[in-house]
Amino acid sequence: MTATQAPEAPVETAEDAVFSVRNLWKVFGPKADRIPGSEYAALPPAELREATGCTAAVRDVSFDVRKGEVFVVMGLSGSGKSTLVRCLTRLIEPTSGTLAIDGEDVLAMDRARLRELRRHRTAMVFQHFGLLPHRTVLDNVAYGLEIQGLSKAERRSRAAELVEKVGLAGLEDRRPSQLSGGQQQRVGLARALAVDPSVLLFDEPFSALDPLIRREMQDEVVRLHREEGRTMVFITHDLSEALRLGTRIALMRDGGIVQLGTPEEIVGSPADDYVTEFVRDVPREQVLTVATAMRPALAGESERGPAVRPDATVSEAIEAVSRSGDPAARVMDGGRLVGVVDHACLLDVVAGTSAADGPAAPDGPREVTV
Ligand SMILES: Nc1ncnc2c1ncn2[C@@H]1O[C@H](COP(=O)(O)OP(=O)(O)OP(=O)(O)O)[C@@H](O)[C@H]1O
Repeated sequence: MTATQAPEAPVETAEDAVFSVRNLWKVFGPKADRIPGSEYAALPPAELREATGCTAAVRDVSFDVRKGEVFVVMGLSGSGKSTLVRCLTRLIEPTSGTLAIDGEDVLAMDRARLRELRRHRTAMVFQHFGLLPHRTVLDNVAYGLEIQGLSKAERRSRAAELVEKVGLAGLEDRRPSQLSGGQQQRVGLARALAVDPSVLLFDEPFSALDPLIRREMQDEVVRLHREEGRTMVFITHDLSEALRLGTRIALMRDGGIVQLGTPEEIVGSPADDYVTEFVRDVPREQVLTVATAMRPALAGESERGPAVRPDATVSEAIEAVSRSGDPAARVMDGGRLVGVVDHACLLDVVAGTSAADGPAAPDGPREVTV
């Protein structure tokens, strides 16, 4: 992603893309629109500010959010996460670039169409839940449906289903002040689901919750995603949250995306020193799969050892090998032997000496197809 890409490059929407973003910039400051494509575009943040008084919060970013994935936007404070996600529904107006939802040009939308985009096609879950204090749990959830013009009976029955779905059955008549932080966040989640959006947008929703509740809410998101396959864009500055939730992770730094890949690609093949440093303390065996760690089976190895799936983590394979007492586990894909992981393969991952450790291959990140 360099500053030399043409800002007006056409959007080629991948077949399964919900959002399609190309060469997107958001520059804050005087005469912001002169920055993209100019000699200033490649300056580091401090120099850009010095020379022009501007901040490039989002810097020439291109990606697709694919249907059904949890697309995590991760980075340290100030890296541009919130600005990027707010640009998706034009809560912040991008400076340049192209942006489409389901193939429709978002930048060409008029006010009515934008309202429709924000109310019906997307829903946002924030850290501060923004619940209506005088309404009950049920009415807070039904509120989104009121805007949609459903009848009262329909609203209440749909809201009751959603309250149950997020684990709040029995608390329908409470007011927000009578709920814990985690419960309030569940109401926020139910309210967002009520409008049945094509994409759920989460802006650091769980960062104010204590670690146990936070974990519970992450499980909730994983469960909802598994059950409904809903497309989600999830902002976090927390690496372990990103690794737990993300189908793919976009790692941001100074407004740009330094790496976009699956958790396994980011941890196993960091794109540069910055990413390497970022993922240094991650327990690799909990992220890397046996498909990455395995070697071809030798004669006689097809008969012995516990069977693991290619998408099992190395940690799971270590447990299987250790329990069975065999020297290796067989990696089985639908009844077919596709490889073997022995002690050396497994230890290499833990020690960080495996082939998966090298930088990303020049032809792009490794796709782990199983
Ligand atoms: N309205 C604004 N005017 C000027 N600069 C802004 C504005 N909003 C954001 N910025 C700057 O843009 C950069 C990216 O900010 P942004 O809030 O998107 O980062 P973030 O990664 O979401 O940070 P955090 O995790 O702290 O919320 C920062 O340098 C910030 O100071």
